[in-house]
Amino acid sequence: MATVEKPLAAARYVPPHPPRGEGPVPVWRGLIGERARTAVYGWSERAFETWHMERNVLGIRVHIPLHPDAVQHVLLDNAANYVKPDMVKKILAPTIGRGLLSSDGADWREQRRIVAARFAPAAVDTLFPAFVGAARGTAAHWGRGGTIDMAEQATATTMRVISDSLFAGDARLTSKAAIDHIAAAIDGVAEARVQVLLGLPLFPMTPKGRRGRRGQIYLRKTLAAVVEDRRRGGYDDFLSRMIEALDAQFPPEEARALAVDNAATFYLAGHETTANALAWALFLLSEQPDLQQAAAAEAREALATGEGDPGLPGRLPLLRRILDETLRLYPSAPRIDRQAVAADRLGEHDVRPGDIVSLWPWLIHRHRLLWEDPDAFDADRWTEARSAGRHRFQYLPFGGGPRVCVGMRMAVSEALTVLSHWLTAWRFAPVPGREVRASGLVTLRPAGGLPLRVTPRD
Ligand code: HEM
Repeated sequence: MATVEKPLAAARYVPPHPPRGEGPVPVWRGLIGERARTAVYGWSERAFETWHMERNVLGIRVHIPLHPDAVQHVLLDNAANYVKPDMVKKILAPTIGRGLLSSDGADWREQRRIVAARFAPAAVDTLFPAFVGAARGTAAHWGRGGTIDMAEQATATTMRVISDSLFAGDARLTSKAAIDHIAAAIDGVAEARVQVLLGLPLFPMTPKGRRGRRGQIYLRKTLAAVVEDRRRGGYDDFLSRMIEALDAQFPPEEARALAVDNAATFYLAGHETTANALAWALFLLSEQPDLQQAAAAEAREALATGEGDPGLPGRLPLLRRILDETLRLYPSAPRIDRQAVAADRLGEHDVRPGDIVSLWPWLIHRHRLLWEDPDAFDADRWTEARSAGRHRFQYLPFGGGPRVCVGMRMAVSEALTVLSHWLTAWRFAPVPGREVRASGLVTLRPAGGLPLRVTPRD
């Protein structure tokens, strides 16, 4: 159902961002300290107003194009020339192997074809009850409210959704152990990244690295067991159908490995990113009570019109603008890397075979020449009138081109459904004196969780 857009006159709010120096940051700063742990830390002012940067990272040439035309060239126009970098594959291999996210060429195409139907609009609509069930299930534990870590709650919710919608509600994927091991595996990436950059073997050296390795092993073992159960029969879920399709398409050994790789890929890519989007949206709303009130009123009306109707997200235009703006300011994936296969040109810049091309939603989404008042939260920049004339590739929370996030529709629908249920019944306020910072290398999370004061709405 089409809903009339009502722009909201809101006070200007600028969420805090990492400090920005004047000049370029030395490359070594990416190997130790906060910048090695947090992708969005340590950028200079210049990075938000130039069109192209180039670095030499330990002998590897890295291009950082910031002009949307160049982004479009890499992700769409000449996408075949830009593959997932060997380095990224090496870092991700122990966790997600060569599944959809980390493969290229014919292997990628075949896997994408196999899963695409599950994420078409009509198929995503069938997941709606899973979104509602998870949103309600999580909130059922909030009692009379209090200070609650909403990053943790968001993760528990999206994990439940992914388990219910793709893995027949397998309880092994939503256990406390699973949550802890995944968090450790993600944290361990920082150490693996430095080792791969230095050409060292992947060997956990610090307690964090060791916890990360244990997390990866737990994850792979659990998913291998989940896959084996499907092979024995008696299931009819996304995973069992994917296993059948892989068996029909790939040699037996490869099909076996790809089944676990993709189970891990969908389990991780399908919940962590959405959980971060939910957490950042709640943070931004907690800081803007009037906007939160307006979103809650919209949600209440939309739910009253048809709570069990998968058309619900379409009746939440304000919340949709809030989500779009959340993903602009806090893109769950702050960087998207590619490696050039053959020589090419990006605008005036030569690209050599093997060069890395790093696309940075974090920088492009806050670029001064692309956005008005880029660091400020402004949901109304997403009204139709103000979106007119905007370049398609200046906003890429879900990537773009043939490798655009396959779960995009699901993520948006899920996030809007969960937020509308929570906002209708609860009010979220900041914990006084607590600063919220972004952290993370692969995905952008609130550092140390997101405790908020949660109280029932009357
Ligand atoms: C707010 C939530 C989400 C965000 C911000 C997000 C972001 C992204 C981005 C930026 C990419 C492109 C990476 C690249 O080009 O290198 C991507 C790819 C992918 N996403 Fe998502 N994602 C989200 C939710 C989901 C969900 C719910 C699923 C599945 C259930 C999913 C599964 C995948 C997969 C499998 C790929 C790889 C696609 C391919 O290479 O063909 N994502 N996602």
